[in-house]
Amino acid sequence: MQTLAQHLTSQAVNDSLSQLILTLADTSKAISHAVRHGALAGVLGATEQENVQGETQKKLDIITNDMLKDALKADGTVRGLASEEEDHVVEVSQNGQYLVCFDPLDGSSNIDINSLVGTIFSILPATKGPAPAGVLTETSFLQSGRAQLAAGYVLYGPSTMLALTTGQGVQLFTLHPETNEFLLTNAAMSISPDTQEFAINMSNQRFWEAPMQTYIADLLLGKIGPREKSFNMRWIAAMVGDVHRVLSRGGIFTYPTDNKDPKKPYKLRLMYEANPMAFLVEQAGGKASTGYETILDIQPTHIHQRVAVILGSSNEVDACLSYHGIDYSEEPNIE
Ligand SMILES: O=P(O)(O)OC[C@H]1O[C@](O)(COP(=O)(O)O)[C@@H](O)[C@@H]1O
Ligand SMILES: [Mg+2]
Ligand SMILES: [Mg+2]
Repeated sequence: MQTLAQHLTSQAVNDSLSQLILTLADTSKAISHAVRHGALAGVLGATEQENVQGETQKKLDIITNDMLKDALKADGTVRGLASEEEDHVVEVSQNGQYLVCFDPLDGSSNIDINSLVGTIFSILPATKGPAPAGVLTETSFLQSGRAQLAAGYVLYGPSTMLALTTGQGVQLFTLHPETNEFLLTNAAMSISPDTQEFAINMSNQRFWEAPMQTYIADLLLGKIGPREKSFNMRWIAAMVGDVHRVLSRGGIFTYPTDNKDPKKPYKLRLMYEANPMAFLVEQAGGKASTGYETILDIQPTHIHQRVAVILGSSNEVDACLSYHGIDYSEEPNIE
């Protein structure tokens, strides 16, 4: 089986980008180790702190953020980083070629129940940002998802897995527990175009917009509804776990717009969650949209920007999108 390093060479990924990906992978091994020690290492539970988005930080949110930050600072290829757990972008090295955006620990609410969590990362070029050369500002990061050079996630589950794209399909690596080496276990992840499985937090149903209400209602009607087939539902409460399932066996995953808190109509973050996952999903033959716009085409306006997300099996995403853009304000014409 190919190691991650051998795989990057076989894909002719340039030396500096390979080095950065290997640094992220090595750090994720250390994170996997910390996560596995859980209560034994006293790393479970929350802190008294909130992040810039007003969310209480778990101890592991801070520990994993610091681990990634330290590793990226030592790497030498990184110009700057942006993290879900950092208020502002962090300047790293004047000579760095890359910007790294990451969610150090996705699925924080799963930590204390020993369920799936993961790390999500996105690598952008440092030179293409709209800011003047030599100046690193938040604006340098505001590039569309199409500019990503690589993206991936590491899932800390029964086994630790790395899903990676450098724009040449999606490859899956499994961390060998004895040799501590990521080995290629799926050379071409591919999302089936059709599915009978959906993932959504149903408890928010009353807060969704009309298109999502109608779409999900039709899925729930199963064989007797307009879709004429039964659907199964799954919700891991960690995007990284839900997207991994979609990449493994197809499905549709959505965290749609809702009006639960009118000041926060979207949950997932564009730069740390939606963009890297959309890159992986498109590279595996799937689709990723907000309902109205392709995620990778969004021009970001803010590093901590949030968006609605609908991604997965291409025909099912299309089916969901067909409910959008319809005027639901008029009563249906029942003959
Ligand atoms: O609490 P909910 O509504 O189930 O939301 C779960 C969603 O929130 C997230 O956990 C947000 O990510 P963080 O844990 O990194 O804040 C997603 O991974 C997941 O899809
Ligand atoms: Mg997250
Ligand atoms: Mg997180």
